[in-house]
Amino acid sequence: MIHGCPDYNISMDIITNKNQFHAGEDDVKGAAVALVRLWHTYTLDIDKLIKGQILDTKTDQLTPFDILYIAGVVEEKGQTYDAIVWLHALLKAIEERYIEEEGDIKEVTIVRRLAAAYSSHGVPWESVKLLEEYLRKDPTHKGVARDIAYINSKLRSIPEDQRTQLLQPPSLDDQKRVYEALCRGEGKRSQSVLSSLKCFSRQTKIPIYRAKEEVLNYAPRVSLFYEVISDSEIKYLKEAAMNLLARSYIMGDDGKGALADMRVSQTAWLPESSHPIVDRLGRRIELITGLSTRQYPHASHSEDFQILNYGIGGMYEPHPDWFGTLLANGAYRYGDPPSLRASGDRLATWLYYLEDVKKGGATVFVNLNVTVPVVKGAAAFWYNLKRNGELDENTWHAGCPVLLGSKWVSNKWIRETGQFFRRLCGKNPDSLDGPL
Ligand SMILES: O=C(O)CCC(=O)C(=O)O
Ligand SMILES: [Fe+2]
Repeated sequence: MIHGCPDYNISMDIITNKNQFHAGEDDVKGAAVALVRLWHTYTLDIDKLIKGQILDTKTDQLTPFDILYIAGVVEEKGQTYDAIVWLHALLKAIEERYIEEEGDIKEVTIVRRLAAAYSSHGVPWESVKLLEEYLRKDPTHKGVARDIAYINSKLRSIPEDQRTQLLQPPSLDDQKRVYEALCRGEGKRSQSVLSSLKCFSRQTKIPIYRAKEEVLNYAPRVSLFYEVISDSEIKYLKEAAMNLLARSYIMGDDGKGALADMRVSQTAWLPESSHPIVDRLGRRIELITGLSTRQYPHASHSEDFQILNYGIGGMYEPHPDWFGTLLANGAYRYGDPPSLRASGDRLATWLYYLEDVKKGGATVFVNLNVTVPVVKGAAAFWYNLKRNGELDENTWHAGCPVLLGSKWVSNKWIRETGQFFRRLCGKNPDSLDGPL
């Protein structure tokens, strides 16, 4: 339940009723990981988060049990630094009395957990310091004295002068650092690049219909098309998807679908033949891009529409959309139905945005420093392959974690088959995409 966020509460009610959903251990763990992810990605103030304050939205305050649980879950995943920060925040909350000790969870419980986390993080001398500090307040505590003796016995093998390493946050790889910065809207682009970008109304295959295009990047071209799906079309897609939603998969190395922590959302698939509205949405993509999305029993030109729903904390970490080497190695079926066999790679991606996200959830291109805002009724479009068919590494992208609200999108992957005379080769491999 989130106060001041009725849309979220309504979506949760619908999903709960439709799916007869009861949270299991994995769901609760997933929620803990998601909360830490949000704190990290959006550099949220941990004290406010504990008090239930996320930006201008108020939710329930976390309990000592919640925080110990969260710290335990992330520690188990190897994020000892995060566990330490959360446990320190809990100690501070109790000290400042905005959180009360709860049942068995007393200050000493937290101090001992924190000491254990310091040791796992490779700085056991910090554990001793912390425990000794507590023992000065409560000199008769036998458990703490025992912990100190135990850690000291381990420390004997480490020379004094090597016990200097300080608590360090883990270093993020470059891609992850850029991803998080772009999600926060901190992507840096030069003034000359920014001033070369433009909005215009683009000619389509029928003279009376022009599409409102904003170019967010040239080479490769990433565009946002405004007002390309209506509210009633959106309503239809969401309702049709609602009963079909299931946890999203990623493509495993063996070409089969796999569950993964890097993609947290729900997916449903709708073929164009399922309803005239879905068909119309496919035709509109053809009209604007000049590509074919036709679907056949064999060798379709595009995949079914994928409807995606991300809840709070849901995201899709950086990835390319192509199959790449899987295809080159001949493993081109990846469990594809006959309609997609021999359809080739994912030449292009069209992404309809079905809802504004209250906070977070942008689509970001990590090698281009581009953040695509989520705008209800708009759609992002880009080619994943260069005009000579090579994979375009610059199209690696991600769906940022949803901080508030929920995110609904629908993508259409347009395959190579059917586009041979629609997207022509350039004069050289790096030729840009001109007007279609
Ligand atoms: O949700 C988004 O913004 C991106 C989705 C995406 O990249 C995908 O489904 O492949
Ligand atoms: Fe993608």
